Order: sequence, then C-alpha cells, then structure tokens
Amino acid sequence: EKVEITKEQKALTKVIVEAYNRHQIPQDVAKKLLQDQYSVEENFLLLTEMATSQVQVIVEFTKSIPGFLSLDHEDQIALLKGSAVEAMFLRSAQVFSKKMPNGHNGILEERIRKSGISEEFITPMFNFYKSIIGLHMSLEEQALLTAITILTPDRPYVKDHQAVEKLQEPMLDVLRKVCVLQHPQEPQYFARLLGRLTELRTLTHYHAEMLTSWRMNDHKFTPLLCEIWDVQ
Ligand SMILES: CC(C)c1onc(-c2c(Cl)cccc2Cl)c1COc1ccc2cc(-c3cccc(C(=O)O)c3)sc2c1
Repeated sequence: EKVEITKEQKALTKVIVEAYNRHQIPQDVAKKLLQDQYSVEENFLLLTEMATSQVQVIVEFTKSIPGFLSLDHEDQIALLKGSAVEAMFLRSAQVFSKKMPNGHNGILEERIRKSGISEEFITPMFNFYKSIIGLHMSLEEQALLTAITILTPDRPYVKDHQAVEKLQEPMLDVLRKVCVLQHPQEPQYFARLLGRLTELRTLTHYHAEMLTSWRMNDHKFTPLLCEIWDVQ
C-alpha cells in the first residue's frame, strides 16, 4: 500500500533531526581522542570525558523532544537514567559507521579495546557496533531511533507509563514509514531496527558489570556519570 508521511509526521521528524544535529559532542572534546597517549589509564580518562560530554548532549537532545518537558519531572529523570547507556551505544555506533573524517573510528575502537573492559563485554559490544554499521541507517532513522530509545515506557521507576507511550508511539509510526520509504527493497528493515533496541538492553546489562569491574580497580567517574549511573 502507498505509504504517506503526514504533514504532522514531517514536522515531528524535522524537530527530532534538527535536535539530533544541533546537540553534538564539541569538536575540541572529540579531537582529544586523537592525542597520542594510549595507556589503559589514558584511554579510560578520555572515554570518561567523552561519555560525560555525551550525557550532556543526550540531556539537551531529550529536552528538545516534543512533550518530554511536560512529563512528570521524576519520570523525566527515570527515562534519562534508564536510557543514557543505550543512547550512548547508539551514538558511539554512529561514530564507527560514519567513518569519522579525522579517523576517530579506528582510534575510538582501539581506546575502547584498551580501557580495562574485559573481553567478555568487548565481544558483544563490537558485534552490536558491526550490526548497526551493517544497517546503514539514515540520519532520520538514527535520530528517531535515539528518541524512541529514550522514550521507552518500561524503564525502572517510571510512574506514568501511558504518558511516555503517548510520546513514543508517534515516533514509532513515523520511523516505520521512513524505513519503508528509505529501504523499499527491505520490507523487514523496520523490524531489524527494533531488533537492535532489544540487543541494546542486553548491552545495558553488560555495562552495569563493566562499571562494577572498573570500580573494583578503583577507577573514578565524573559527578555527572555517578549521578546518571547511580555509582559512588
Ligand atoms: C566512562 C567511560 C569509560 C565509559 O563507560 N562506558 C562507556 C561506553 C562504552 Cl565504552 C561504549 C558504549 C557506551 C558507553 Cl556508555 C564509556 C565511554 O562512553 C562513550 C560514550 C559516548 C561516546 C561518544 C564518542 C564520540 C567520539 C567522537 C565523536 C563523537 C561525535 O558525536 O561526534 C562522539 S566516544 C564515546 C564514549
């Protein structure tokens, strides 16, 4: 059947894509990845700085999602805490798939592989990255999928599930249509995208264990990361 994106859906997509483009890690922060120390300690510190900057970016992006600031304030916090790691996996995956002009992706991979993360987490992490790269997502799909991940109603401590569903559903509807229009040869593309969200949940579980093992080796995080990840 002919898939039509309505005027409202076009407007919603425009708002989400503009917010996604507007909020990015500042270039001077991203450029730090290129400095030439590659010790485990140095990599951990750099990745901590990247993650801290990325959380700030995600908070600003989330505040631009129509309706988000009208949600219950405690639910706003619960959604951000529950989705931050997944949004950062999506974002760092785009860095790999975008083949950053200044060669970040090779360097970023090397720093992640040598930052004190045990092999049991590195394997699923890079399998996820490979699967995202293989999807060749458009900017609209990346932005909408990030908003959909943040607006997941069944995060821990969310009280008003319905209010979050009401924001997430229109995003899912327009993402489904965007997928059909941008990947006409792949009718299952939308389903594959949603499958990535399921994989993201398992990565969040691994990430909690990564944090524990870093802390056991007395690694310090920034106040913002401690707050969003309930550590220290
Ligand atoms: C505290 C720290 C050690 C940590 O703990 N877990 C993770 C993590 C790891 Cl390993 C993997 C996935 C998710 C998490 Cl959360 C991290 C590092 O997380 C990040 C998070 C976001 C970004 C964005 C980047 C990036 C680079 C260049 C350009 C851009 C750009 O957007 O232009 C972005 S790097 C980067 C590193």
